[in-house]
Amino acid sequence: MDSELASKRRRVQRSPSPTFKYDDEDDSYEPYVPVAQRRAAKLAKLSSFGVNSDRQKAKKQLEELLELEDAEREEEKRRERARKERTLLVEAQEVHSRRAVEDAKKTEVEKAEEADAEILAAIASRRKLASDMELAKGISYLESLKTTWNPPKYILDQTEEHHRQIREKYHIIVDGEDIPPPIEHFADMKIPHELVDFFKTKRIVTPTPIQLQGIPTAFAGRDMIGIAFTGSGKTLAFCLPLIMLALEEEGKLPLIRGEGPVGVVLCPSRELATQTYENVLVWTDALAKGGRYPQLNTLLCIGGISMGEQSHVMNKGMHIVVATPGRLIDMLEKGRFNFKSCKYLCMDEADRMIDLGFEEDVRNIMSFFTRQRQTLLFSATMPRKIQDFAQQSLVRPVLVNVGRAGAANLDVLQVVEYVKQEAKMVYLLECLQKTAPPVIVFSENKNEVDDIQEYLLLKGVEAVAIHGSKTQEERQYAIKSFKSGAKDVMVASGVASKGLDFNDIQHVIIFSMPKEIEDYVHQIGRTGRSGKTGIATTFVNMSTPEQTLLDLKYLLMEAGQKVPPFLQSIDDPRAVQGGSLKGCPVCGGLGHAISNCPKLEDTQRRQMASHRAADDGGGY
Ligand SMILES: Nc1ncnc2c1ncn2[C@@H]1O[C@H](COP(=O)(O)OP(=O)(O)OP(=O)(O)O)[C@@H](O)[C@H]1O
Repeated sequence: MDSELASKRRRVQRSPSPTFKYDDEDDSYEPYVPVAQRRAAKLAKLSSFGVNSDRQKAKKQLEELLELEDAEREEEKRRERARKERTLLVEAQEVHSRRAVEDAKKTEVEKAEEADAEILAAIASRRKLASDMELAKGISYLESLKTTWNPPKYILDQTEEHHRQIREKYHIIVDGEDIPPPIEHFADMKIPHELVDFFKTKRIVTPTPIQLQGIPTAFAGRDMIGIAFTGSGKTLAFCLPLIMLALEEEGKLPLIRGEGPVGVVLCPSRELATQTYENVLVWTDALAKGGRYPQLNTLLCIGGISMGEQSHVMNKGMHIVVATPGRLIDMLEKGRFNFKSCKYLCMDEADRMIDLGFEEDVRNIMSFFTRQRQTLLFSATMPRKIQDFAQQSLVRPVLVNVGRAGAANLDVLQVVEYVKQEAKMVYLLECLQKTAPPVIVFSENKNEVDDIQEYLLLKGVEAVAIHGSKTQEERQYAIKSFKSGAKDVMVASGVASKGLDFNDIQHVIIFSMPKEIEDYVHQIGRTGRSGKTGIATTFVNMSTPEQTLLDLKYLLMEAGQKVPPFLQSIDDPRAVQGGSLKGCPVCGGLGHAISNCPKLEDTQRRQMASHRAADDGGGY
């Protein structure tokens, strides 16, 4: 027991005496007597018992002393803690009130812009568009693919200023390093005359702006993003370079069974893939007809058709594949063909391919490439978010942009009418009188598409219908009979609109306005193609979201179209606050900021739906 006491004493003596700082801000301060001082007092008291005092008494006194010291130390610690906590609390309150003052200084617009930037940063963190193998191995190419093509010498000799003037003349905006020169005539592009002559028979005489800059860019082997109005000839701009590449490969060493393809074109819907395939067939046939060039083989690879019917193509060397993602992945996984000699990947309606559910499919497809490829992305709409994302995924990309991405085709006369829900069907009949056929009627809802067709048939109008729940035969029948002119009206769900090129559509009637303005741009774009003019009539009413109406209002203003009074009266909250009216980087809509973007909201829902439809061959 004695030795225990001794050690306790040693402990007590070794303890440093607490230093005390007076805190004059602390109202709860109580005068404090330092431990050393108290201990001295205690010891003085203890010593008054005398040396002969009872040992037990002394021991008790000493224990009391030690207890007292312990309690004092605890109290000191508590005070220290309280002091620190108070300081943190005060600091937090100060920061908070500083922020409140700063926030109060910010306008609503600045706050909204900050919120938008945060959302944009969050979605910008998506994975690069490259195959998993490339990502895993950290493979990234620094140089574009080399090709043997060169512009004619007289064009090479022209100054950069001259090229700039040509671009300016055609409203072409470019971005990138060492951009190939624009070429204003097909004859100067070093295309076989068989093709140039054939184009003439189809009234394709001079290249459109996207073609005159896009074709030389693709011929030079450059990755590119091509953005141009609906109906401006993008299909030719990305198919012609692939045809020339295939021709060159075939010329070097003819492909035999099991070899190829040299390049692939990906489309988001079966109908668009079929249309592109038919174009490629016509152009490659025209090329071979002259007898100077070999016949190139093209495969259509989409869901809903029997691939067996094309065994004659697959039994030969295959040059070009036009595909929807689901069926293409299926064929590659089954080893029906491979991408060992594939050098060219083009995505049509690329923003849809990347944005709305096919992103993983695209990565999967890329993983089948075993060598560097040339990658091209084309669309009429390409919001900044997709452009940025695509640009970081391509090799020294060239951006070729004709007009604002997402702007409406100026050859379409846009009419917007306020029509009550219950009056729409009757008014539709009236609208059909405005022009001669063919007319396309769009609705966002499959049931409504069926209802409209039924109503029109009842009224004696020759109408066909197309939407995602129709069988492949029904879809093909609808397109064929409408294209051939056997049917006057095609009623379609919105998704059927992308990229389809029907002859001379006179009038597009949008029965229900799509929430996303990009869809509207694609839908009205079925008319006013290849330099012809057309009309688009759109029904809106109370059920159309105000934000969609604002997007529409700005789009009409941008295109110099008449803005009806009910649209004019809608105020933009951003304009009222004096904020910037930049387009939404997610959907390109001009009437809202990213935080109110309807597309952002819908993306997840659509992605899930498209995953469910993945084995549907990538159709809509
Ligand atoms: N240089 C040209 N001169 C005249 N017509 C052309 C030219 N190039 C293509 N065309 C025609 O223009 C029409 C529209 O072309 P295409 O379908 O390629 O447009 P697009 O830009 O892909 O449209 P969308 O964005 O709607 O898919 C086609 O019928 C095509 O034959």
